[in-house]
Amino acid sequence: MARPVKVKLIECPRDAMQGVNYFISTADKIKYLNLLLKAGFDTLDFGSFVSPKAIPQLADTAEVLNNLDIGSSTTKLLAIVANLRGVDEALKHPSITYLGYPFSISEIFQKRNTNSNIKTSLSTVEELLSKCDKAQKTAVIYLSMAFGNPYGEEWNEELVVKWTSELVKRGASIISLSDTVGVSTPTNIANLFDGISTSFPEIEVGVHLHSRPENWREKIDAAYQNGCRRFDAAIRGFGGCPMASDSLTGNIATENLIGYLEENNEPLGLDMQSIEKAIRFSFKIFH
Ligand SMILES: CC(C)(COP(=O)([O-])OP(=O)([O-])OC[C@H]1O[C@@H](n2cnc3c(N)ncnc32)[C@H](O)[C@@H]1OP(=O)([O-])[O-])[C@@H](O)C(=O)NCCC(=O)NCCSC(=O)C[C@@](C)(O)CC(=O)[O-]
Repeated sequence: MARPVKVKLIECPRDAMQGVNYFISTADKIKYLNLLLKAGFDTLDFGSFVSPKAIPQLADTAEVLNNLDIGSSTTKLLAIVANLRGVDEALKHPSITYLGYPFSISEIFQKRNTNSNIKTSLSTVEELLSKCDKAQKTAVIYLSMAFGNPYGEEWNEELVVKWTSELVKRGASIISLSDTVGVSTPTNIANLFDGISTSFPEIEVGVHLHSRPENWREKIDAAYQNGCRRFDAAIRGFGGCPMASDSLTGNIATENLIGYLEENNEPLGLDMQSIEKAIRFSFKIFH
């Protein structure tokens, strides 16, 4: 899997919805996702097959999926899984192309997020890769806490390179460097993106950044100027991982990212009318 030449936009309503503390009705999720499926994103990170006790908001992922208008969409579907049971659940759905797994370089976050440690999580990744291979699916490994550690554990760029190398050795072909709680800086984004994509040219590297609204641009710019062409984002910047901390730091807002990429003359092939409809509908579900 080489570096993408064309920009890939990964829209993440799953991330946007997972921490919302009231239940978004299944019907509204379906309507929202169907609007996003018309927009022309490369991938829709639409839901997760995880414990409903951990993430009650997404307990209806299978039902939502069964009601999506995927027939005419060119967008590929990605579901997050956090254990092998979730992998098996996701693999039951032929319409899912990507299974995303949060592999953390922080022991504390791995435990909080998946109730396992890094060693066990690495075995889960091995099984995930093998199961995806057999089912002709692709795993996307999120390298959580890639840009810093909010719990005071060791963090440095060598650690990120070390864990990336372990994942690549096991066959990971897409790795998304994730700033789970929004602590990245333009400097460490630039250094890490450049370092990882240069050291592992055989894989596709993306960024899944969280950011306060005031500094999204410098972070995206640092990734883009260092060759990043795979970006995760969410409409109006909603989101964050409720397993990481009590206060959520949102995603990069899709509409800001689109504006930035258009300024850089990137052909995105998006249907802006559908995106505007999705933005309007988002006011109904995020309040
Ligand atoms: C991984 C577990 C399940 C381990 O949690 P556990 O407690 O060790 O699991 P367990 O096997 O002991 O089971 C506990 C309960 O969960 C159920 N269960 C167990 N597995 C499943 C499953 N697959 N589907 C449905 N139900 C499941 C199981 O049946 C049982 O139910 P009970 O008997 O108590 O009623 C849990 O920790 C979990 O679900 N974590 C959620 C992780 C998650 O969704 N996090 C947010 C997404 S990742 C993210 O946001 C980061 C990312 C991707 O954006 C990148 C970044 O920013 O870093």
